[in-house]
Amino acid sequence: MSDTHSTHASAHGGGPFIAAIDQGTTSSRCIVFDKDGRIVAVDQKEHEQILPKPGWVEHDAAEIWTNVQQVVTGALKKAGVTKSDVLALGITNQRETTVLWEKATGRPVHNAIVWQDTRTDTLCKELGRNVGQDRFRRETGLPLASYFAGPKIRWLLDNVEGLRERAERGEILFGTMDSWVIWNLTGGPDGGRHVTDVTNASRTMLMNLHTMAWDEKICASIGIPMEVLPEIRSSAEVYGEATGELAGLPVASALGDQQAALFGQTCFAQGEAKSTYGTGTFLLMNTGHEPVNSYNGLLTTVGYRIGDQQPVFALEGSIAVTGSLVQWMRDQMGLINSAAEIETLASSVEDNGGAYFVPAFSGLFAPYWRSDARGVIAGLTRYVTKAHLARAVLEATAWQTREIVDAMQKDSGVELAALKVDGGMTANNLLMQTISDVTDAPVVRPMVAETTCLGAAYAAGLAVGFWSDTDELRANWKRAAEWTPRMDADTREREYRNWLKAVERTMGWIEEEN
Ligand SMILES: Nc1ncnc2c1ncn2[C@@H]1O[C@H](COP(=O)(O)OP(=O)(O)O)[C@@H](O)[C@H]1O
Ligand SMILES: O=P(O)(O)OC[C@H](O)CO
Repeated sequence: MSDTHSTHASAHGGGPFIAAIDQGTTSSRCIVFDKDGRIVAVDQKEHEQILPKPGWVEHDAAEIWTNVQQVVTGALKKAGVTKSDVLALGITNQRETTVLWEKATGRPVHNAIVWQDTRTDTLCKELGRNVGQDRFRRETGLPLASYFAGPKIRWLLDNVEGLRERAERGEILFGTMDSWVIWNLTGGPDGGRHVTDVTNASRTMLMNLHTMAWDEKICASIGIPMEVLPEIRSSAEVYGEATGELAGLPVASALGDQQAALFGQTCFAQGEAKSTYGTGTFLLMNTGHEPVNSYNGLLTTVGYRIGDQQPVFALEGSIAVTGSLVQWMRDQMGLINSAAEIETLASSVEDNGGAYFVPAFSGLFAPYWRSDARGVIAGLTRYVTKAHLARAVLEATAWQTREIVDAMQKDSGVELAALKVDGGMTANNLLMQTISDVTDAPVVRPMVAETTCLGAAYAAGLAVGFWSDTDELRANWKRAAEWTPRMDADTREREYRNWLKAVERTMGWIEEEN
């Protein structure tokens, strides 16, 4: 457990407070915020990553629920407050990760299938052949890929004995982690609310972006009985009251973690964008009240919806591997001892020595969506040292960002004025400078780097009237650091061409199974 951010509530002039749960890929955390959006206390707990086969990633949803309860209790304790000092609880979560459970007992019927899991690749190819790629993109805003929840539900229904029949009888519930946590918080088998929010629903491949409702035809073509689906609600409203130790506390927001970061970064105006640099990287741009189609490999997704206001849409560029490449250099290669050391190593040389590293470890996400790609280090000569490779690792994140920014500008027609950043990798100054150099845009980091939890807290606070409107939230955003472009245009474009050549070499490595 980490308590590095823990400070006592009295330092913040007393309550009331808003608490937010971030149920993430590697850990669950709870943060208590004050009215200025400052952190009062944090509690966090990791859960097991279950890796049954290459490409498969699972979580134990029961373990996650236990951890969520512990971190909420832990954060309140560290803040020195009781539930009556907290006005509302917000939820944000790793998206797409899929769990099915028994309505009567609350027992998951299988481990949750995580967003990174590629087991539905073949199923997605089949759906592409039978139903057509375009139909899914047109109705749901998403390309057919193993990343999304719908095909994961289908896999579970096909592979857990008797499950489809039970699901059709209405005995089984589906949820992404927001639904799972809200259902359990609000009573579980004793009247728990089976709901999700529009942002999470927009990652299932089952919600029609134009109606904001489950799409019957799409559900039928993927083979999902609609009985399992939760009710789709807005991102900021009271879904119900918590029970048990937190009895009476309003559960008042849900947003997928990347949408929550967009909200926490106060990207409320059309054209504002943020990029979150964690295990993977997710760049989202607010595109206003109409969904914008992508012709350049981005996702069209829901940004947020506050109560009964009009929804706000976003374009998203998702990159599967960024911080996890740094972890790989540390854990699998042993070339560094800590994630932070990559900056020292990379700074010991002036450039990449001619090496380019494309980390297509689980295929390539945006803008390519190629599950047949695998990782490549190109341009190797005897001259290349581990320091050059460290540089190539950081540049990989920067070039992948550039590809997304280019696609974003083409799709939205908006020139990026600045990129607001957050996430663990933003501690790396060399990386932040390189991102500014290769995108030719200013990169800015706010004082509160925990924008994901902050976004969920903001949405919950709006729902219960703790904050009055988004203008009030905007005033809380304070710049902590800024990087401006220093690279000359010729170098930038030459290096970009080399990167694109390296990307080409990753494609088609895996031959289609079956
Ligand atoms: N100084 C650093 N330089 C580069 N990468 C870093 C640095 N510090 C942390 N990271 C990477 O950032 C990731 C953790 O960021 P975080 O935002 O906590 O991720 P997540 O929320 O996805 O778990 C890890 O993958 C780690 O390798
Ligand atoms: O939990 P994170 O921060 O790795 O985020 C995962 C994303 O929501 C996947 O779409």
